[in-house]
Amino acid sequence: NQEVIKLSKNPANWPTWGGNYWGTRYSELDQINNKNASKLMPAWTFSTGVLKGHEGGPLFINGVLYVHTPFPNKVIALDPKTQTIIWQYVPNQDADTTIPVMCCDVVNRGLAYGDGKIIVQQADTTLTALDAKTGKVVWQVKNGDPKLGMTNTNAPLVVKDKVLTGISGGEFGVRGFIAAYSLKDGKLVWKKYSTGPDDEVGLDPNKTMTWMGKDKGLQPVGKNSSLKTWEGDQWKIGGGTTWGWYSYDPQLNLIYYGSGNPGTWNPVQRPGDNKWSMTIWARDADTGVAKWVYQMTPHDEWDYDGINEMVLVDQKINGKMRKTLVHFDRNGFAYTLDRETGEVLVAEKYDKSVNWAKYVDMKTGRPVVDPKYSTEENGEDVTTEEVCPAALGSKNQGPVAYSPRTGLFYVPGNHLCMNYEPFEVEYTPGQPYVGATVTMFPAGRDVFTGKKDGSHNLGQFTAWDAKTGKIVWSYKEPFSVWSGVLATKGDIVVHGTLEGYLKVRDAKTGKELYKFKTPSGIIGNPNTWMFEGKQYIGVLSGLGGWAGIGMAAGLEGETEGLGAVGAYRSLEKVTQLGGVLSVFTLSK
Ligand SMILES: O=C(O)c1cc(C(=O)O)c2c(n1)C(=O)C(=O)c1cc(C(=O)O)[nH]c1-2
Repeated sequence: NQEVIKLSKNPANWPTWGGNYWGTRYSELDQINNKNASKLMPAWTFSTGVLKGHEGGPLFINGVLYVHTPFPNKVIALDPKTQTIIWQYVPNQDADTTIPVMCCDVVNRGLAYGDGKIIVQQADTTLTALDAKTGKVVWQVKNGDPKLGMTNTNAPLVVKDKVLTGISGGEFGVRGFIAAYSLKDGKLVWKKYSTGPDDEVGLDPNKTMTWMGKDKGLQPVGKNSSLKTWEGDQWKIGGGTTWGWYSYDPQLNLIYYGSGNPGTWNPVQRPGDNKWSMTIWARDADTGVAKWVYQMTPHDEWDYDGINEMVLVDQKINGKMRKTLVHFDRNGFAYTLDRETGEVLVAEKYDKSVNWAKYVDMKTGRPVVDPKYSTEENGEDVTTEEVCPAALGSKNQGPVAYSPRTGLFYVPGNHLCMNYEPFEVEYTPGQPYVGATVTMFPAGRDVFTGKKDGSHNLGQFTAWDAKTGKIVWSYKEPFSVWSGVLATKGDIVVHGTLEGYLKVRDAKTGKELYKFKTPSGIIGNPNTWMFEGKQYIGVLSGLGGWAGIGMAAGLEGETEGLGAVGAYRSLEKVTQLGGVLSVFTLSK
């Protein structure tokens, strides 16, 4: 979309979840920098009036701030000068049919903008386009059916004349898809599934490529590449949902995103590779047909959804400039691919405590699973102990940032392991289709060596070199870093913590330069913008998401919240629920 490209060229704006189409979350603003960050202070705050997990971050477009909330998914346009409400949209959604089928709190990852419209993907699957000036509904379309376990939490993305959105419900046997709706009137333009027949998945058996390791290289996927990897009709309830982030390369005209876990978490029940769950996708933006696919975790046995963001940057690898895609997967491996072809260049652990796979075999392109941690091999009703990472991954939904000045990626990390017991589960439409009991606990291992070190931290904040696949530095955080990251030309990186701190660090060393405790835990993304000559950083606080589900949903039992309640119990001592936008700037 030409307007989005134009907006993102002016660093005063923050027009997409990632600040731009490439998902770098990097800003050219440098008024706030590593020399003066200690002089930051809160400029103003704004309560959204909603509790529960506040993910995503504010958009700033042509002098107006657009803020969203978790269910009921309010959208608020704010005047940054007066800090007053220009308009407010409050959807009318049925809580009774929607909330019970949301897996991980009632979060929403934010808004999209294009051609004078603000787009919000409501939890009940209604995709809504609002007039950015007035907040009036321009069009609405139903993207799914909560009675079948479908909901939405993702931020949409406007690409050319279309709005991209996905679907949640991997824990309810939902068959994942990505859909493109007309930005003008909401009409469905194309819809492509993660599993099933070639035409419905948008695969060209001869032209869609997949990387099969250095020996075979890139090969066409061939006929029925998904169907062949499922038993019978299981692909119909096969998961591979698409609740993460979408990026776009306007030159290649390709959109990139990942698909989630295969349905049920019990691997014994679904033999095969379960394609194309757990996959990185590159699709033509106009037709939806896949140019290439790469499955990171074939036949997932641990719930390592592959939906984390895809960051598109050009990097010199082995002396050659490449158009790369960098992805930090839940499974603990960071992948650097050629985004034009889908060739995997680097696949290394970004937390060495990861043990489910020994390494990714670059000869075959597949992970080498350690049988000790194979929940399939150990079987149903048997607990596989100390699998690392835990199901919520070495990193969850909070998107990384990339600074072209340091050449580093900044990774908000988790540092937990789990015990995992698969059990048989029957599919009933609209009912949980999980099939595993999980407990999670601190990894207690060093990120650089993977050796046990008696540590108790649940989080890490790590700088990563994606050219070589190496950790540059890493700081322990008491709790998982569930927020996104911002990097700027001022050589700072900014992230939130579950206790509620906004932290500003030096981009080169990671040293803390500033921190401020906001009213609630931060799982949102700090964004930045410029208004009347001043740079601001804004972040939503509001504890929730999977990590904060205990407090957000009032759960008590150790294994409740799919294992998160026990792991994060001590959050109760450091924060409470909330819903506040905090805006920071330099003091005079
Ligand atoms: O399979 C799915 O459809 C699905 C959806 C969601 C979601 O929509 O929030 C999450 C997950 N899975 C999931 O596995 C997960 O770890 C997770 C964390 C969060 C969060 O917002 O904190 N959502 C989700």
